[in-house]
Amino acid sequence: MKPQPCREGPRDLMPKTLDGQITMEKTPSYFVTKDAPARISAMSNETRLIVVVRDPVTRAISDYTQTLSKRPDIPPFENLAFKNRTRGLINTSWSAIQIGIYAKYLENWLLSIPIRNILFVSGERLITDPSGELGRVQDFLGLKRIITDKHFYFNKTKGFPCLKKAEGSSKPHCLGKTKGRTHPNIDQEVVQRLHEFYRPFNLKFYQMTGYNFGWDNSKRTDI
Ligand SMILES: Nc1ncnc2c1ncn2[C@@H]1O[C@H](COP(=O)(O)OS(=O)(=O)O)[C@@H](OP(=O)(O)O)[C@H]1O
Repeated sequence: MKPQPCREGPRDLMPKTLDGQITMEKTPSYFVTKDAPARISAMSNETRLIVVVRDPVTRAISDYTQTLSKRPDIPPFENLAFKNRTRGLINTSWSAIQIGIYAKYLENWLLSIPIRNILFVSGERLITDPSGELGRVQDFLGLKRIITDKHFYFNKTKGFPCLKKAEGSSKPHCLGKTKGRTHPNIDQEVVQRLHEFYRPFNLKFYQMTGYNFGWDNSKRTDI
Protein backbone atom coordinates (compact mmCIF):
# COMPACT_ATOMS: atom_id res chain seq x y z
CA MET A 1 0.00 0.00 0.00
CA LYS A 2 1.26 3.46 -0.89
CA PRO A 3 1.71 5.85 2.01
CA GLN A 4 -1.04 8.46 1.97
CA PRO A 5 -0.07 12.14 1.95
CA CYS A 6 -0.07 13.39 5.52
CA ARG A 7 -2.82 16.01 5.75
CA GLU A 8 -2.71 16.97 9.38
CA GLY A 9 1.07 17.07 9.68
CA PRO A 10 2.81 19.76 11.73
CA ARG A 11 3.22 21.98 8.65
CA ASP A 12 -0.54 22.15 7.90
CA LEU A 13 -1.19 23.27 11.44
CA MET A 14 1.39 26.04 11.37
CA PRO A 15 0.83 29.65 10.35
CA LYS A 16 2.20 30.78 6.97
CA THR A 17 5.69 32.20 7.32
CA LEU A 18 7.06 35.22 5.45
CA ASP A 19 10.69 35.46 4.38
CA GLY A 20 12.80 36.32 7.40
CA GLN A 21 10.26 34.96 9.87
CA ILE A 22 10.76 31.87 11.99
CA THR A 23 7.81 29.76 13.06
CA MET A 24 8.19 28.01 16.36
CA GLU A 25 6.26 25.06 17.68
CA LYS A 26 6.56 23.49 21.12
CA THR A 27 5.47 19.91 21.70
CA PRO A 28 7.59 18.23 24.40
CA SER A 29 6.19 14.78 23.56
CA TYR A 30 7.76 14.89 20.06
CA PHE A 31 11.08 14.04 21.68
CA VAL A 32 9.76 10.61 22.69
CA THR A 33 7.48 10.00 19.67
CA LYS A 34 8.98 7.29 17.47
CA ASP A 35 7.80 8.66 14.11
CA ALA A 36 8.40 12.35 14.81
CA PRO A 37 12.04 12.56 13.57
CA ALA A 38 11.35 11.01 10.16
CA ARG A 39 8.17 13.07 9.68
CA ILE A 40 9.86 16.32 10.65
CA SER A 41 12.83 15.57 8.42
CA ALA A 42 10.50 14.79 5.49
CA MET A 43 8.67 18.09 6.09
CA SER A 44 11.79 20.26 5.82
CA ASN A 45 15.52 19.77 6.15
CA GLU A 46 15.83 23.31 7.47
CA THR A 47 13.99 22.51 10.69
CA ARG A 48 15.99 23.28 13.82
CA LEU A 49 15.20 21.56 17.09
CA ILE A 50 15.66 22.91 20.58
CA VAL A 51 15.63 20.31 23.33
CA VAL A 52 15.51 21.41 26.96
CA VAL A 53 16.80 18.69 29.25
CA ARG A 54 17.21 18.56 33.01
CA ASP A 55 18.52 15.97 35.43
CA PRO A 56 16.32 12.94 34.63
CA VAL A 57 15.76 12.28 38.34
CA THR A 58 14.38 15.80 38.87
CA ARG A 59 12.45 15.40 35.61
CA ALA A 60 10.81 12.20 36.89
CA ILE A 61 9.84 13.91 40.16
CA SER A 62 8.54 16.94 38.24
CA ASP A 63 6.51 14.65 35.95
CA TYR A 64 5.08 12.87 39.02
CA THR A 65 4.26 16.23 40.68
CA GLN A 66 2.33 17.27 37.58
CA THR A 67 0.28 14.02 37.57
CA LEU A 68 -0.26 14.33 41.33
CA SER A 69 -1.74 17.82 40.86
CA LYS A 70 -4.39 16.31 38.57
CA ARG A 71 -4.85 12.98 40.35
CA PRO A 72 -4.06 13.37 44.07
CA ASP A 73 -4.92 9.71 44.75
CA ILE A 74 -1.97 8.17 42.84
CA PRO A 75 0.50 5.99 44.82
CA PRO A 76 3.65 7.55 46.28
CA PHE A 77 6.54 8.19 43.86
CA GLU A 78 8.64 5.60 45.69
CA ASN A 79 6.07 2.87 44.92
CA LEU A 80 5.75 3.74 41.25
CA ALA A 81 9.50 4.02 40.67
CA PHE A 82 10.29 0.37 41.40
CA LYS A 83 9.32 -2.98 39.98
CA ASN A 84 10.86 -4.52 43.07
CA ARG A 85 12.06 -2.07 45.70
CA THR A 86 13.91 -4.61 47.86
CA ARG A 87 15.98 -5.66 44.87
CA GLY A 88 16.30 -2.06 43.67
CA LEU A 89 14.70 -2.93 40.33
CA ILE A 90 13.60 0.27 38.57
CA ASN A 91 10.22 0.38 36.83
CA THR A 92 11.42 1.45 33.39
CA SER A 93 7.94 1.04 31.92
CA TRP A 94 6.71 4.02 33.97
CA SER A 95 6.84 6.95 31.53
CA ALA A 96 8.16 9.35 34.19
CA ILE A 97 11.26 7.13 34.42
CA GLN A 98 11.50 6.10 30.79
CA ILE A 99 11.46 9.60 29.29
CA GLY A 100 14.63 10.45 31.24
CA ILE A 101 16.64 7.91 29.23
CA TYR A 102 17.51 10.75 26.84
CA ALA A 103 20.24 8.86 24.93
CA LYS A 104 17.73 6.26 23.75
CA TYR A 105 15.43 8.89 22.23
CA LEU A 106 18.29 10.92 20.81
CA GLU A 107 19.54 7.84 18.95
CA ASN A 108 16.22 7.73 17.10
CA TRP A 109 16.42 11.46 16.25
CA LEU A 110 19.93 11.12 14.88
CA LEU A 111 18.70 8.62 12.30
CA SER A 112 16.78 11.49 10.64
CA ILE A 113 18.22 14.82 11.83
CA PRO A 114 21.90 15.88 11.86
CA ILE A 115 23.08 16.75 15.34
CA ARG A 116 24.17 20.24 14.18
CA ASN A 117 20.46 21.02 13.71
CA ILE A 118 19.68 20.25 17.35
CA LEU A 119 20.40 22.58 20.25
CA PHE A 120 20.45 21.12 23.74
CA VAL A 121 19.49 23.60 26.43
CA SER A 122 20.30 22.88 30.05
CA GLY A 123 17.12 23.06 32.13
CA GLU A 124 19.26 23.84 35.18
CA ARG A 125 21.02 26.76 33.47
CA LEU A 126 17.74 28.05 32.12
CA ILE A 127 16.92 28.75 35.78
CA THR A 128 20.33 29.94 37.03
CA ASP A 129 21.33 31.85 33.88
CA PRO A 130 18.28 32.34 31.62
CA SER A 131 19.90 35.01 29.46
CA GLY A 132 23.01 32.85 28.92
CA GLU A 133 20.92 29.92 27.69
CA LEU A 134 18.71 32.21 25.60
CA GLY A 135 21.87 33.73 24.13
CA ARG A 136 22.75 30.26 22.85
CA VAL A 137 19.22 29.84 21.48
CA GLN A 138 19.41 33.16 19.62
CA ASP A 139 22.82 32.26 18.14
CA PHE A 140 21.58 28.83 17.09
CA LEU A 141 18.61 30.38 15.28
CA GLY A 142 20.84 33.00 13.63
CA LEU A 143 19.09 35.82 15.47
CA LYS A 144 20.60 38.99 16.83
CA ARG A 145 21.08 38.74 20.60
CA ILE A 146 18.11 40.89 21.64
CA ILE A 147 17.25 39.11 24.87
CA THR A 148 19.90 39.71 27.50
CA ASP A 149 20.20 39.69 31.28
CA LYS A 150 18.51 43.13 31.31
CA HIS A 151 15.24 41.37 30.52
CA PHE A 152 15.18 39.16 33.63
CA TYR A 153 14.98 39.51 37.38
CA PHE A 154 14.84 36.85 40.07
CA ASN A 155 11.41 36.72 41.71
CA LYS A 156 11.91 35.55 45.30
CA THR A 157 8.26 34.60 45.79
CA LYS A 158 8.19 32.46 42.66
CA GLY A 159 11.73 31.22 43.27
CA PHE A 160 12.48 31.53 39.55
CA PRO A 161 13.64 34.13 37.04
CA CYS A 162 10.83 36.19 35.53
CA LEU A 163 10.62 38.75 32.74
CA LYS A 164 10.86 42.40 33.81
CA LYS A 165 8.30 43.25 31.13
CA ALA A 166 5.95 40.87 29.37
CA GLU A 167 5.63 41.27 25.61
CA GLY A 168 3.32 44.19 24.80
CA SER A 169 3.07 45.21 28.45
CA SER A 170 5.07 47.19 30.95
CA LYS A 171 4.38 44.72 33.76
CA PRO A 172 6.66 41.94 35.02
CA HIS A 173 5.73 38.44 34.00
CA CYS A 174 6.47 35.09 35.63
CA LEU A 175 5.51 31.70 34.23
CA GLY A 176 2.17 30.38 35.50
CA LYS A 177 1.31 28.18 38.47
CA THR A 178 1.95 24.96 36.54
CA LYS A 179 5.63 25.87 36.10
CA GLY A 180 7.80 25.69 39.18
CA ARG A 181 5.61 23.60 41.46
CA THR A 182 6.94 22.50 44.84
CA HIS A 183 8.07 18.88 44.55
CA PRO A 184 7.16 16.35 47.26
CA ASN A 185 9.98 15.07 49.45
CA ILE A 186 11.22 11.79 48.04
CA ASP A 187 13.12 9.17 50.05
CA GLN A 188 16.82 10.01 49.49
CA GLU A 189 17.70 6.34 49.04
CA VAL A 190 15.28 6.20 46.14
CA VAL A 191 16.72 9.39 44.67
CA GLN A 192 20.21 7.88 45.00
CA ARG A 193 19.17 4.62 43.34
CA LEU A 194 17.64 6.57 40.45
CA HIS A 195 20.85 8.56 40.01
CA GLU A 196 22.74 5.26 39.77
CA PHE A 197 20.20 3.95 37.28
CA TYR A 198 20.49 6.96 34.98
CA ARG A 199 24.26 7.38 35.20
CA PRO A 200 25.27 5.18 32.22
CA PHE A 201 22.49 6.68 30.07
CA ASN A 202 23.52 10.19 31.09
CA LEU A 203 27.17 9.49 30.23
CA LYS A 204 26.10 8.23 26.82
CA PHE A 205 23.97 11.35 26.34
CA TYR A 206 26.94 13.59 27.27
CA GLN A 207 29.05 11.74 24.70
CA MET A 208 26.43 12.05 21.98
CA THR A 209 25.80 15.77 22.58
CA GLY A 210 29.41 16.65 23.41
CA TYR A 211 28.26 18.36 26.59
CA ASN A 212 28.49 17.31 30.21
CA PHE A 213 25.26 18.51 31.81
CA GLY A 214 26.71 17.88 35.27
CA TRP A 215 23.93 15.60 36.53
CA ASP A 216 26.40 13.05 37.80
CA ASN A 217 28.50 15.31 39.99
CA SER A 218 31.35 14.98 37.55
CA LYS A 219 33.10 18.01 36.13
CA ARG A 220 30.83 20.19 34.03
CA THR A 221 32.17 21.47 30.74
CA ASP A 222 30.77 24.25 28.64
CA ILE A 223 29.49 23.63 25.14
N1 LIG B 1 11.58 30.87 34.84
C1 LIG B 1 10.96 29.75 35.21
N2 LIG B 1 9.80 29.79 35.89
C2 LIG B 1 9.18 28.63 36.25
N3 LIG B 1 9.64 27.38 35.94
C3 LIG B 1 10.79 27.31 35.26
C4 LIG B 1 11.49 28.48 34.85
N4 LIG B 1 12.60 28.09 34.18
C5 LIG B 1 12.58 26.76 34.16
N5 LIG B 1 11.50 26.28 34.81
C6 LIG B 1 11.22 24.87 34.98
O1 LIG B 1 10.27 24.51 33.98
C7 LIG B 1 9.58 23.37 34.47
C8 LIG B 1 8.21 23.27 33.84
O2 LIG B 1 8.34 22.98 32.53
P1 LIG B 1 7.43 21.84 31.95
O3 LIG B 1 7.98 20.54 32.36
O4 LIG B 1 6.03 22.12 32.29
O5 LIG B 1 7.66 22.06 30.46
S1 LIG B 1 6.91 21.31 29.34
O6 LIG B 1 5.85 20.49 29.87
O7 LIG B 1 7.95 20.52 28.73
O8 LIG B 1 6.41 22.37 28.51
C9 LIG B 1 9.42 23.59 35.95
O9 LIG B 1 9.45 22.33 36.57
P2 LIG B 1 8.80 22.11 38.00
O10 LIG B 1 9.68 22.89 38.94
O11 LIG B 1 8.85 20.66 38.23
O12 LIG B 1 7.39 22.65 37.94
C10 LIG B 1 10.59 24.51 36.32
O13 LIG B 1 11.55 23.88 37.14
